[in-house]
Amino acid sequence: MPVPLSPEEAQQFHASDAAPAAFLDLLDAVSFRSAGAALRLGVFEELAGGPLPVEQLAARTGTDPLGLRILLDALTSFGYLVRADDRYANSANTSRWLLRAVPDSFAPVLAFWSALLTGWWHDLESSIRSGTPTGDFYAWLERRPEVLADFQTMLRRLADGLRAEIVELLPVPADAGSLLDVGGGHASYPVAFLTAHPQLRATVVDLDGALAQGAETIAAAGLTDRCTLRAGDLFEADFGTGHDLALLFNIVHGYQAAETLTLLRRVAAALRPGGRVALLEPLAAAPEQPATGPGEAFVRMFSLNLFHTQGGRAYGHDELVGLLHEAGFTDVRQQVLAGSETDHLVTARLACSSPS
Ligand SMILES: C[S@@+](CC[C@H](N)C(=O)[O-])C[C@H]1O[C@@H](n2cnc3c(N)ncnc32)[C@H](O)[C@@H]1O
Repeated sequence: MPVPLSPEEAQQFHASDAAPAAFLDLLDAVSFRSAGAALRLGVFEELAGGPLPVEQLAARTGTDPLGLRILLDALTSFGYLVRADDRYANSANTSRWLLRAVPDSFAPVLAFWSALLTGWWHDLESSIRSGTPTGDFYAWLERRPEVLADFQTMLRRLADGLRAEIVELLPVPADAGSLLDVGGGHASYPVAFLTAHPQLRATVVDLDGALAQGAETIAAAGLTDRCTLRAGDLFEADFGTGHDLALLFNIVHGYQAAETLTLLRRVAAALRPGGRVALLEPLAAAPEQPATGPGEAFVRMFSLNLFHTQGGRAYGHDELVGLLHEAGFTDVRQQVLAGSETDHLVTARLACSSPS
């Protein structure tokens, strides 16, 4: 948690530059790292039932009592815990956001980013020097089932929160019969579209592991007979043809422009003339409601992470429009979603005759 500052301290660090603000970064980095350790050790979950003395908590979490006490004292100073009479308890903010059973728990998000920043960002300089990512993000995830589960939970929750608005914003003509979801793994979006439009069928393309979760989502919604799951690489898999609408949600930011153009052309080839593509992306620059404050900082951090771990980045609006035009799309529109500070929906129509 950000280290709490008195008005005098804020004046020193931020307003007058009398003290190095980087010292606060150092403390916040340790706070973030300590919270990730507490999550993985089960500290917050064990304290969900009420305050505990350190010896009891150490026995329950299988940790060294002295090491745990030092960690708990650090977490107390950062605001994750409170301490009274030698017992430690979750702070109100920790109880509200970091317990796994809370419906909109932040725990999967914190756990995912903690694993990524502590496990991979150690060599950030290498990708900045070389211009290439220092690993394969999805292979890295596959080797870490717990991190992969947190990643998928985070994505599915985001999708569950945005899908009603997106279905509302993307009208589907009454005669439209086919939806393509490119990299739609968890299948939350196709389920929303198929539920809203009973005439529609869907094809979801993704890697095998991601589709396992999608198959469960689709079966739970009773939509198995209207949805085809196609396992394969997005640059090689058969997308089919004649689709009315293609979703490309949170995909192109994993790639640089040349690969994005290839993907957009593959999508164009899979659509009927006049069909539409919809992209969901955090944009680095956008004419309508650009992100500010923490939203802006998140997009910049996200873009850096994409470059380092996938070789991608957050696109600017104009660049994306240029790539869509190059791939044969017209009538590009962009809007930020009411349900998100940073996610933009960008839609475009396939020109009836594509460029050669
Ligand atoms: C960031 S997630 C987005 C998921 C979903 N579209 C959404 O917006 O919530 C990217 C998805 O693309 C899939 N993916 C990434 N690279 C892929 C590749 N080369 N071939 C197939 N699927 C890929 C991942 O498995 C993952 O499900």
